[in-house]
Amino acid sequence: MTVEAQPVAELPDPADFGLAVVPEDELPSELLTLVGRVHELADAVAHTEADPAELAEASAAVAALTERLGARRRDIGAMVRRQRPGGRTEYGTLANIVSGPVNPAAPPLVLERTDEGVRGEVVLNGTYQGPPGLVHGGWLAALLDEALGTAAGAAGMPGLTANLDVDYRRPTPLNAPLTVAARVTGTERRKVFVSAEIRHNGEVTAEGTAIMVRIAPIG
Ligand SMILES: CCCCC/C=C\C/C=C\C/C=C\C/C=C\CCCC(=O)SCCNC(=O)CCNC(=O)[C@H](O)C(C)(C)COP(=O)(O)OP(=O)(O)OC[C@H]1O[C@@H](n2cnc3c(N)ncnc32)[C@H](O)[C@@H]1OP(=O)(O)O
Repeated sequence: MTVEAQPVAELPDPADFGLAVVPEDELPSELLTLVGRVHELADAVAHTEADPAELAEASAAVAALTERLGARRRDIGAMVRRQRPGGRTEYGTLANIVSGPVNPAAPPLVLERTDEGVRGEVVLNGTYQGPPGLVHGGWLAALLDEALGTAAGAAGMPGLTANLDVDYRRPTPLNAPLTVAARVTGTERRKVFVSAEIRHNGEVTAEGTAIMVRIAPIG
């Protein structure tokens, strides 16, 4: 296996993969506010003890909004382009379930580059529950997968997860700050080896490794 220092590389342009690209600063602030409110709505719905009449009223209001907003839909697969300090450009999937800024189901996890790889902080509300009061293990795997993929992408080697191994070390609490960090540990042909962990109060609650397989632009 070739182990390289974190390569400093420009990201490939998603347009070369045939994907639509939306500049982050062109996302209406009203959309981002709505996304946050719907995120909170899901948690409120998941835990409400409102009476049936109130629930029926809320249900009708939500159905009307769904019809209204669904009338003009963006194509699936759009990417968001972010300009970072120092002139660096980064891309992410706009409606990514873990980190997409317009996906109300996303926590969202915001990952920043570090000297080592990528790192982010996140709080998972009650909608991410698995065992009582704890984060669902599948969601921990999703957080790790996202960080692992982003670390490979940030190193200029975006790809798809071919293999993901997760170890759950301690229960991960809901509604508590978690840190997620990932880095590239090696490369071999198209394979990018990555490792990541989730911490609460400095203690690792889940960790994982993955093999990302680099993908080639179209044409
Ligand atoms: C998509 C990016 C678009 C471009 C955008 C540009 C910039 C964006 C920048 C950043 C983006 C950043 C972040 C993205 C963040 C998170 C993403 C989350 C990750 C996911 O959520 S992703 C969804 C789940 N994921 C899949 O949906 C994959 C389904 N799958 C396949 O699509 C194929 O399976 C594929 C492509 C993986 C390989 O297929 P293939 O035909 O291209 O290549 P092949 O089979 O020849 O394998 C080549 C070498 O990998 C080894 N290998 C293969 N499979 C292995 C396994 N399971 N275990 C161990 N090694 C394995 C072989 O042994 C060989 O190794 P060797 O070189 O030693 O022979």
